[in-house]
Amino acid sequence: MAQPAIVHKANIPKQEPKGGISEFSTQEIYAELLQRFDGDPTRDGLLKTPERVEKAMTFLTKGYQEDPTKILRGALFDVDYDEMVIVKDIEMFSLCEHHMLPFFGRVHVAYIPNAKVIGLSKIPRLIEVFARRLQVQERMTQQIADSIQEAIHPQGVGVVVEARHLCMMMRGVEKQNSSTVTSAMRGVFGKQSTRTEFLSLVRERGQGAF
Ligand SMILES: Nc1nc2c(ncn2[C@@H]2O[C@H](COP(=O)(O)OP(=O)(O)OP(=O)(O)O)[C@@H](O)[C@H]2O)c(=O)[nH]1
Ligand SMILES: [Zn+2]
Repeated sequence: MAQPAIVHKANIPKQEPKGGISEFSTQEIYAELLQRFDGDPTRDGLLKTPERVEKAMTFLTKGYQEDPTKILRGALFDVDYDEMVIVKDIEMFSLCEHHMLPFFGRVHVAYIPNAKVIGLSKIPRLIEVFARRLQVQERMTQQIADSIQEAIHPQGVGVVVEARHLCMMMRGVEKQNSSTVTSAMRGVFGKQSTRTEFLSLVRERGQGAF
């Protein structure tokens, strides 16, 4: 039986990568995958799917093109404040690098300034830079903490990520209720009292002005 043209064209495993990039377009590769997993990439619902997936994957991995230092350096302010600043419950969506399935949850970031504060919106933007890549939760947590530490040399930084991994929910071990918590503590956040203050402020819910 004749193979669809795309299968001949995008026989991916046999291609020698040229500078790391195969000669096939991203859409050709996705069409090949649709052929393999669905069997009929020409049916109505799948016709534009390679194009849609390319757009989606370009968005979901856009963090590789972004420079965390540039984002933070753009909004640093000299402010005489040396208490803890916490931006918490920042939603995060990423892709696990093992299965390319989403993991998602919340990030809490705290730091104690050392003459400079960061524009608040830049903290969620920084998280986007590292979340929009193929990731493991532990590395992403550390990257967020380290980039703040390097950019403003605060007295310390703490980052906690709480996430659920679809690779553990919709396949594999199929556990629906577990979540993974990771943390990175730098500078004074290594001290028990600072860490405890951060974690207890993160745990406070539904209090204060809102
Ligand atoms: N530490 C860590 N592990 C992750 C993360 N995301 C996915 N994983 C794990 O990566 C591991 C990959 O294990 P493998 O045995 O190679 O893959 P697998 O056969 O698909 O494993 P199962 O998921 O157990 O079916 C799994 O245990 C996943 O749960 C993450 O962010 N951090
Ligand atoms: Zn996974």
